[in-house]
Amino acid sequence: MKNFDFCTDIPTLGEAKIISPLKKHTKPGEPEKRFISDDARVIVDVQINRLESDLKKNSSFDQAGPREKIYFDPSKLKCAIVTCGGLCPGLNDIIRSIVLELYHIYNVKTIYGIKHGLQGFIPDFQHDVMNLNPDSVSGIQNTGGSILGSSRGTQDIGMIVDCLERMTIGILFMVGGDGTLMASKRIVEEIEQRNLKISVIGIPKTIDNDIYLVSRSFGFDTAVDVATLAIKGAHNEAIAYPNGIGLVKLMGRHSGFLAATAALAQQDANFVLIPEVDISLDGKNGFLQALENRILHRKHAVVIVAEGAGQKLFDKQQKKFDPSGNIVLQDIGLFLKEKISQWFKAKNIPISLKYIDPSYIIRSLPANANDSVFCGFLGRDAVHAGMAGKTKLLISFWNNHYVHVPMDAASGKRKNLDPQGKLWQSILEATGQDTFFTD
Ligand SMILES: Nc1ncnc2c1ncn2[C@@H]1O[C@H](COP(=O)(O)OP(=O)(O)O)[C@@H](O)[C@H]1O
Ligand SMILES: O=P(O)(O)OC[C@H]1O[C@](O)(COP(=O)(O)O)[C@@H](O)[C@@H]1O
Ligand SMILES: [Mg+2]
Repeated sequence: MKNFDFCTDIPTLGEAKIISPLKKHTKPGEPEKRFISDDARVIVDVQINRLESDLKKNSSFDQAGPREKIYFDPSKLKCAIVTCGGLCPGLNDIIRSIVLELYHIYNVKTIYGIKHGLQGFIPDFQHDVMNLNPDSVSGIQNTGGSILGSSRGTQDIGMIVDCLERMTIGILFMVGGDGTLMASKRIVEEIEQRNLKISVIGIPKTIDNDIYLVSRSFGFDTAVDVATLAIKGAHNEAIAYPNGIGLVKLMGRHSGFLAATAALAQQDANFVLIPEVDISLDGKNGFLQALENRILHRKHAVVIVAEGAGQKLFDKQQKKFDPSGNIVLQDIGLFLKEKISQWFKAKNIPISLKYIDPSYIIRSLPANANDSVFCGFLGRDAVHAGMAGKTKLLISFWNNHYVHVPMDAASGKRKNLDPQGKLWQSILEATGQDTFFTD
């Protein structure tokens, strides 16, 4: 059993003394089932063995949801929302659900939208602030992207907190991925240093689904849905031509969750290449030989490659980083396209290779129905946590429950696909591909 070794306690800004406005939804005399007690916990690891020593190591998260007493006075509270990093289906659903919950349920009428990620806090960029209310978020769930825009690039943390102070913000909702989480943690630390009463609530966003202690991030389900269309197209192209090969590149900088899940959703793939499993191209046990065998045997093949796969295949070069500090990857899709063409040319085997890269289409579309529902839960629970005066936390879906994950526990780590786990083993069974393409 895995030993999750971290503190699951959530800091609070102070004692919650104000009766929640949600109270009016409960009939007098009826039990207060609506509210979540601070004692309600969700066990981190549900897989236990009989050893008592292991049981003792189990930790638990705060259950998310409305508290009977809240910390902030709604009539005086100002909130801000910011979306950072790569686009992801569902960003607008999250914004809308936070705004509607604050406005209608908690009666918070001052909600600002910070434009273009962290840049929006920095005066030099001169991005206007948006006033968010039910009118300005009406219908936004039907469009992709983020109405607030986004950006990459580190900004001065002191200047961000200066801006929060100037705007007298009480709760800041930060929607973003691993990078945003690092930034939020540093913002909270600066807030603590200055002894301010500002809550920072993170909502994990990424189509890569690789945030630590988050079972599923919003947008992932939609990304899998859309990726299946690309795989279907690749398969149709492959079977239409003699020795047809459909090669699909999917996003996934460090984790192959999208590539692997999409391959299982649309079972046309014969090879799935992910960052977590090394590949070798040449030699009798290499990927190219396996692909040749498949073509000779079945006359068509579909290959899915995650963008972070096979990075060791490239000549060592000076590492490059994007403005946020993320490593800029070599293009494995185009590289494979070239290598496959060269291999079959050298063998004098004619092929028809079609390369499909749907990356930016996938992440910029609106959320599907399932993700929209999910975003609604995440947004509402983010508001409940902030209103209760909790801070330095992420709203996460874990063991089928919505929970508060401390930023300290989740930041700086990443969730990876386990090559020994069920997902990857299912890929091996569904595709029949070898575990490792090594000599
Ligand atoms: N260690 C860090 N300290 C401060 N800001 C950071 C840090 N890491 C990332 N950021 C900032 O957080 C924002 C989002 O990060 P990024 O990696 O682009 O996207 P994501 O949050 O989706 O991973 C960017 O503006 C980035 O510069
Ligand atoms: O937006 P860019 O700079 O092209 O970066 C692409 C990367 O962004 C993502 O779409 C999302 O990454 P983040 O969630 O960390 O922002 C990755 O899948 C992909 O590797
Ligand atoms: Mg990231």
